[in-house]
Amino acid sequence: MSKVLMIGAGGVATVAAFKIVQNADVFTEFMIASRRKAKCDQLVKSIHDKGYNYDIKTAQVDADDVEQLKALFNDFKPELVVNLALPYQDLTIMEACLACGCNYLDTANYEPKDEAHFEYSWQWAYKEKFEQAGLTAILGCGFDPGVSGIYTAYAAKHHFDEIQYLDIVDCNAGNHHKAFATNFNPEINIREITQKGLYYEDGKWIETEPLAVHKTLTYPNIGGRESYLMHHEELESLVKNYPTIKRGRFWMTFGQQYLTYLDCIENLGMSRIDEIEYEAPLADKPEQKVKVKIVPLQFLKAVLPNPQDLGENYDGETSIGCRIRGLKDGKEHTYYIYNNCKHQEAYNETGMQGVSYTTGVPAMIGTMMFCKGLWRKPGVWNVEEFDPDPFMEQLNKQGLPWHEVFDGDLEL
Ligand SMILES: NC(=O)c1ccc[n+]([C@@H]2O[C@H](COP(=O)([O-])OP(=O)(O)OC[C@H]3O[C@@H](n4cnc5c(N)ncnc54)[C@H](O)[C@@H]3O)[C@@H](O)[C@H]2O)c1
Ligand SMILES: N[C@@H](CCCCN[C@@H](CCC(=O)O)C(=O)O)C(=O)O
Repeated sequence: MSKVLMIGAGGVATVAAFKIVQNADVFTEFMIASRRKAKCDQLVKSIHDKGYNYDIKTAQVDADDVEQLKALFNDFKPELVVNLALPYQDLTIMEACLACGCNYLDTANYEPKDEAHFEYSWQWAYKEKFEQAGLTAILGCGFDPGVSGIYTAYAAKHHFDEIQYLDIVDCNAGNHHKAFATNFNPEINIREITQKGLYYEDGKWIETEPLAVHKTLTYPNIGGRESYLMHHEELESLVKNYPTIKRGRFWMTFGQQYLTYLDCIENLGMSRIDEIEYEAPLADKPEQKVKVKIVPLQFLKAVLPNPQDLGENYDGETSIGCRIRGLKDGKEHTYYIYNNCKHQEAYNETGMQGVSYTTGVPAMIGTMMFCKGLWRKPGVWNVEEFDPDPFMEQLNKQGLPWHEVFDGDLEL
């Protein structure tokens, strides 16, 4: 049996749904539930319009509400719940999974709505409860986190006795031809990027000012791009699971235009996540004003382009990988493993751009790993704690092929 319930119907969920129906031999029953059922139905229609004749159920659920989730889980009885909603919903969905005997998978770690801060402690705290219930929870199964951890596990298994230096490098060299847009949920993305930087060195976490540390790195088929040191969640689990790591860092590229807009957004107060009072006209009596509370960043999301609509005119590609230095048989070696993904190819296949594609495909592969019984063990786990080999094999088959460079210059 492989009965899967996916929560969310956004960009990442759209790609994962396409990939699930392309692997219909593995997934026997599939339901998509989100805050608005109409959005789920629209997604199913887009899948049927592409010629996939697969029966998909849909439902409405508010994933902030554990009771609503429990009612849905008890009704559909999924074996695995795939959380592709927002990081705010991780804990409510995990709670409902425990209450209803469902396994769990997500792509981003929990974040409280009122604090732009992400860390695994909230979800790791569920380890014992999942163990006792005999249920598996797979955390962070997108690209980064996700494939970045699986690449590291693969390197540790096949190429190193000791990983000492790990740099995760994430480049989006695509152009969507908009003045400013984010590639996934703008609220989550802007919260992430405007945080202080953080990296790990010699057993300590070192904080930097936001985007203050940067250097030019060369990406395959792309060339040199300015890359900024950021905090990214997978570093937290990777340095714990690979204690030989002396230094772990994460780099993401940004163009100057993007940074100029980001600076304006922050200076105008539009990245604020606290509530402000606003006098708004009543919908049916515009001459009358009513005081409402709004969160500026949520308002900004409403006026920015929807990341799901960027695909059509998007050109260029992403390049995400791990640059590793360490020891094998007493000798120092370097290793670079990466994937390049073209936005247009992602769009032609799924209607979504490359950033949604690079996240949705690994989410489906993790779902497949669970359903095939290859990644199952009671508890709460990060992806690098499972066997990377069957996942790596699927990356090559499912549209995200990987490439390796041995003993090259890592530039880091
Ligand atoms: N690991 C990675 O590489 C990576 C990269 C990009 C995005 N992500 C994560 O993927 C997830 C989805 O991103 P996206 O770009 O598709 O976002 P999106 O905003 O396009 O989609 C989110 C979906 O969740 C639904 N949703 C939100 N709140 C809900 C609630 N309370 N109840 C039910 N449904 C709710 C929305 O209606 C929407 O359909 C996010 O958690 C994001 O952080 C991970
Ligand atoms: N995998 C990433 C996806 C975000 C890519 C962000 N880069 C920016 C750069 C935009 C630009 O420089 O024009 C983007 O929005 O693509 C993640 O985990 O967060």
